[in-house]
Amino acid sequence: MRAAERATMDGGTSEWELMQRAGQGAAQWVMRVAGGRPVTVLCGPGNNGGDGYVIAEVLRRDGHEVQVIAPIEATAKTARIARAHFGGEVVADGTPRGAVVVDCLFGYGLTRQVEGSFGKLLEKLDAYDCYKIAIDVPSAVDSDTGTVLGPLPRYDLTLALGAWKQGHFLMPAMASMGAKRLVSIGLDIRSTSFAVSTSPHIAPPPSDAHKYRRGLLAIVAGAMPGAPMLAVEAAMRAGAGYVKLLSERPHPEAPAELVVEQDDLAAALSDERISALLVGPGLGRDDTARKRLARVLAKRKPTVLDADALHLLGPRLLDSVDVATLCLTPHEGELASLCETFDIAAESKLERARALHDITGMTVLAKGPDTILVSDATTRFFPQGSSWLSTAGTGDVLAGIVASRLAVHGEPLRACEEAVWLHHEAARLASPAFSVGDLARSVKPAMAAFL
Ligand SMILES: NC(=O)C1=CN([C@@H]2O[C@H](COP(=O)(O)OP(=O)(O)OC[C@H]3O[C@@H](n4cnc5c(N)ncnc54)[C@H](O)[C@@H]3O)[C@@H](O)[C@H]2O)[C@@H](O)CC1
Ligand SMILES: Nc1ncnc2c1ncn2[C@@H]1O[C@H](COP(=O)(O)OP(=O)(O)O)[C@@H](O)[C@H]1O
Ligand SMILES: [K+]
Repeated sequence: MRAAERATMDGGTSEWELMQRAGQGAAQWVMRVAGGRPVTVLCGPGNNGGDGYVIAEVLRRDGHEVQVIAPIEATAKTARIARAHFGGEVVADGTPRGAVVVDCLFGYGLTRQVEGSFGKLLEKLDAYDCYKIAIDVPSAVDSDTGTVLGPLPRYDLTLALGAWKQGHFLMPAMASMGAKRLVSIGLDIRSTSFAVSTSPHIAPPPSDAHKYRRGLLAIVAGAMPGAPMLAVEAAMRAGAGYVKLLSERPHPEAPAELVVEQDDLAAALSDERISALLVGPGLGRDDTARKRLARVLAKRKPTVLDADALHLLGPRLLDSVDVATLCLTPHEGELASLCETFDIAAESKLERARALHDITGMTVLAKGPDTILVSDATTRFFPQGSSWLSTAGTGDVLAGIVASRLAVHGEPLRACEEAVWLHHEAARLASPAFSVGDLARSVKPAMAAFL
């Protein structure tokens, strides 16, 4: 964002021009929400406050009743211009009274804990029953990390200015933002190394497809039968032409359409038609499990590593492996354990996921309410999924979907991205209060949304 702003200003557009575009764009949203009701705008000393004065002036000229509260005067140069253009009254110490309150205290310039008069104002806002709009980011949020640095009201709407910031997609900040919308201010933001994932297009099988050409996925089972079976149920509905369970014991609970191969693993893996593998759900963590994992990695096929496989993985196991074909799907606990294994000191989820990718070369899909996907090409963030996903086994379903997509086309980044969207859509279709079995079955109707 900062680089894009600088480039735009170097190209001859002034900061004041950008601020007017931002303020006017945001004011359109505020007016629609307010529908003629009174509005309070909270203005800080920097350019986020400057946006607030522009918004307030647009509203005032449109005949709205506007109250501006600014604990201290504008100090940033462009914010002072905006302040001078505002024709209404500004009070330093007020209580919000509008039906809509617009928070422009701080944006991406927040550098420390919000305290004193600013902190008190945010506490008042938190306690006040009104429609709350955050401009750019909620004011007590670090826009790079999503860390909370002060009183954090729950907003109904957050209007990102010019470009998304990382904090829009990171917990805990993201949970406070309500609906998120982007206000365009004419910046060229195409060349950034991170992007918000957009809904994928999934191609149906080509007319000359057959089951192997569509992709043969082998799911390697271990000590516990339940988890791989959930992955199977999801994988069978996510595109692969053939799903096999490689197990060393019978599975009477398996659905009729599933092929269970009970040969020893080396023999089962010798099938050259296998196009992708999934290992980890229900694998166990003992010596036998480690040997099974090593055999899978020795295949050098596109592979999803989840659950127990993430605890067994270590630098030695990766020695003669083509890491570019591997996807890891850790939740926060598994990510922490991987960081210990690979000696990564980073603290935040984003830094950990990036470091894990940088050190190992594998594609990392760090799950959770704020899912982050890191690969060579890019870091991707996702719109928030249903909180009903917080139930046991949903990770196995996700792993099954990633693996199924990987069996279809063999591209780790694309498989992970498609899988997150399918998982979220399946949860939406199954909501609320679904069981994990419902979720796996909903993968089938979810596919329809992306064809
Ligand atoms: N630069 C540009 O081209 C544009 C910037 N825009 C706006 O400008 C914002 C960034 O503006 P700034 O960089 O001026 O920064 P902010 O307005 O976010 O805040 C920085 C100001 O707040 C003070 N401050 C920081 N943390 C504080 C704390 N905890 N307690 C008290 N004071 C604190 C700083 O000393 C500084 O005066 C964006 O978020 C966006 O809203 C938009 O107008 C679009 C164009
Ligand atoms: N609060 C939440 N909001 C959105 N998605 C969530 C939430 N909690 C969990 N999820 C998703 O649910 C899945 C949980 O996976 P995981 O933790 O591996 O569970 P399990 O090991 O029981 O299968 C992940 O895809 C994660 O992104
Ligand atoms: K703000």
